[in-house]
Amino acid sequence: MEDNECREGGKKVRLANTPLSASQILTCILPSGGGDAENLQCILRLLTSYGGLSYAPYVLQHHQDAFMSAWPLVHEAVLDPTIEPFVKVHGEPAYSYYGKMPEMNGLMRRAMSGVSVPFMTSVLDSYNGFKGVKRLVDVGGSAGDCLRMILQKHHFICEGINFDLPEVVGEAPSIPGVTHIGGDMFNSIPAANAIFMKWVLATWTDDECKLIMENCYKALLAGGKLIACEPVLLDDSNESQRTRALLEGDIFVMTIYRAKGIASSLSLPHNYKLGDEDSDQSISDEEDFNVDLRDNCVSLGGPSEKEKQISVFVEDEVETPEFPDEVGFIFSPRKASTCSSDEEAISANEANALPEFSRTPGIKTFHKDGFQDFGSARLDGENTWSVVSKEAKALVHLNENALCSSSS
Ligand SMILES: C[S@@+](CC[C@H](N)C(=O)[O-])C[C@H]1O[C@@H](n2cnc3c(N)ncnc32)[C@H](O)[C@@H]1O
Repeated sequence: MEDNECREGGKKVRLANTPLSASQILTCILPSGGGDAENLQCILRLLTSYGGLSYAPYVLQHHQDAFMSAWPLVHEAVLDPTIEPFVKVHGEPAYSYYGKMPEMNGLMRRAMSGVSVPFMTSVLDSYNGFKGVKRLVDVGGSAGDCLRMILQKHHFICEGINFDLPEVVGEAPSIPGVTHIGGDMFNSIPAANAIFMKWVLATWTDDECKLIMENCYKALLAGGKLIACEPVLLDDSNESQRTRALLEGDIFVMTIYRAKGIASSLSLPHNYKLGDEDSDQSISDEEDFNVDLRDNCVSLGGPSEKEKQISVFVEDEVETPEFPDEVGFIFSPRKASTCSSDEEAISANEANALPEFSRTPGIKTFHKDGFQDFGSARLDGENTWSVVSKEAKALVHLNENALCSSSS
């Protein structure tokens, strides 16, 4: 008799609320016998590898009919790259397709929670770049799990805004300290003194990434900071599981979304390499920073914003452990590394200048014009931008599974 069984009137009875072994589960699924308990055990082990969370929604999400039907057209991405295989099959891009199907959207949210929570646990263990942030927006934040974890760890962040498509935040759970705002990052983004963005840029083309980042720049208050957390293929990519996971993710994105590939560390800004602690390069006003994302990964503003000072340098006040394989990058202004001075915090007046919905808990539809006005008011030349190699090192303590999921 097994530990979770007892005898009742001579009959073997299973005790309630006790763990079942794989073979016991198998006898429930296949009462007439058969099946392979060892293989079932493998699946269960994977599904439980995220603690209380489940990896299952992620697996299910990637194997939905809508995705599977795009795979036979993967070669089309080579023959005609103007339309991604998903659109060729379904006639519209993946996110608008999800938007019409509440169950797909729900699955996407659960899939993201399942993979992002363990990922963020690693990030928050070592990354200190949220120091001094008062108002933080997570662009493309899905159900808000990343923001919830950031706020739970950093109590100095007064307000978190989870910004995603209206149909996504419309079903997101309520989270203390977090306001869900629905909108379109291609129109505008709620104002904040830091923007967090994870696994968003990787699914868009270079031109689209430029638009998103321009809107981030407009939304940032003086001294603002953008923390972008995206997969990056290192120069010395090899045959490791990590590299393969990244390359597979790349094909997934190519088939389902529209990006033209994950960034490689070669495409980071001038003279900048992940982990290069000696890099301390400033790009002055005269230098052309409005470059192709593929060449440089950063393109901020159009010609009218050229007068702004844009800097690339190494931040030296961030304590970070050493990680051999970096796969993330961050754009960050040095000024915002601490938020102790009054002008770096959001003043009462600035808070009042924000559209009303950003201060009201609950779900609001994003009003493009209000934010555009506010955002452009902040284009005062005070923002400086940098790429922070030490922060990047800290950000990217990723486990292999998290990497696999980076392109969902
Ligand atoms: C790969 S998911 C990443 C989710 C979350 N950042 C994470 O890491 O768990 C990309 C997110 O971007 C959102 N998104 C897509 N298009 C958007 C748009 N135009 N404006 C705002 N969010 C968008 C999606 O709804 C989705 O939640």
